[in-house]
Amino acid sequence: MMELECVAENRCFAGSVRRFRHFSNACQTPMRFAVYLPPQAQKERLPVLYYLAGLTCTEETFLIKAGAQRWAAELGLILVAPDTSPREARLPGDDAHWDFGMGAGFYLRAAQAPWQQHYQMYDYVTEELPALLAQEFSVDATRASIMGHSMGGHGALICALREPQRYRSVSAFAPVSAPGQVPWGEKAFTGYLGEDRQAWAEWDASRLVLRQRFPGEILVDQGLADPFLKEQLRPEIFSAACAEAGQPLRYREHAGYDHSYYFISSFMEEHLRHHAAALQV
Ligand SMILES: N[C@@H](CCC(=O)N[C@@H](CSC=O)C(=O)NCC(=O)O)C(=O)O
Repeated sequence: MMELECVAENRCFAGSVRRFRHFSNACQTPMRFAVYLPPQAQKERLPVLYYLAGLTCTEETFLIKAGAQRWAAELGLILVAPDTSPREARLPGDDAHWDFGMGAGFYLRAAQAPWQQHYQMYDYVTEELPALLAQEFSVDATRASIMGHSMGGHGALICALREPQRYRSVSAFAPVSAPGQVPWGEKAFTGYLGEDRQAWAEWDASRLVLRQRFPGEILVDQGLADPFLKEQLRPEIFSAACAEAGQPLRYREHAGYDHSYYFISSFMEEHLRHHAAALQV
């Protein structure tokens, strides 16, 4: 078995951004993730905030582009960003599409061949990575929250709705929150899960919330100049499902903002403060 290999380290706001490679038992291939350790991590165990990135991103995208480290250093939060799919174990056609396969793992448990061999991102993110962090870093494993963007917003919502006991809070930027009813999600779910749409409900935030609420307010920010808004994101479906379920949702729309990290970085401080309040830091 491969040890945790540090492949890069950069000082940042008096803490450090580190990138790691390790063998994943869940995905049965080496995986990568990035961590931001604020300066307080040298002295005490800190809560952890997971960030799940979107289509085409790597473990590095969030820490380069979102500007979260400044607030994490102030608030004493460890940030963790996993890669968006397996990459080293190659599967036929895995790089043929930017919205399916490599860089597009959709944070679920693939059930269809050949993807089920390695695309077990849900177990990787919710179980294997937290256990590894608790073992290797000064993490308070009892205090975790989760956030994400687009495909990663979908990931954050399904992790929190499926296993609310694992997370104190959840937030998303422009999430794919009704994947069973939009082209990105239909393509990914057909490929990873198969044609049976009943099985898709397990991985669709707009259907999960009707079965189990998250015990806290979900924060969602959406730019109104987002080119994916009407076809791929369709936040009105998730908002309606939350209303039907009685799920507290703080859904905010922002005129002029698009789908990019310029949008994400503009509201990152508010998301980190939302999580810090739940994590009591
Ligand atoms: N095909 C394009 C667009 C890919 C893109 O917009 N990816 C978003 C996430 S979309 C939903 O999950 C993203 O976060 N991109 C990274 C970035 O730095 O903006 C392409 O390949 O660029």
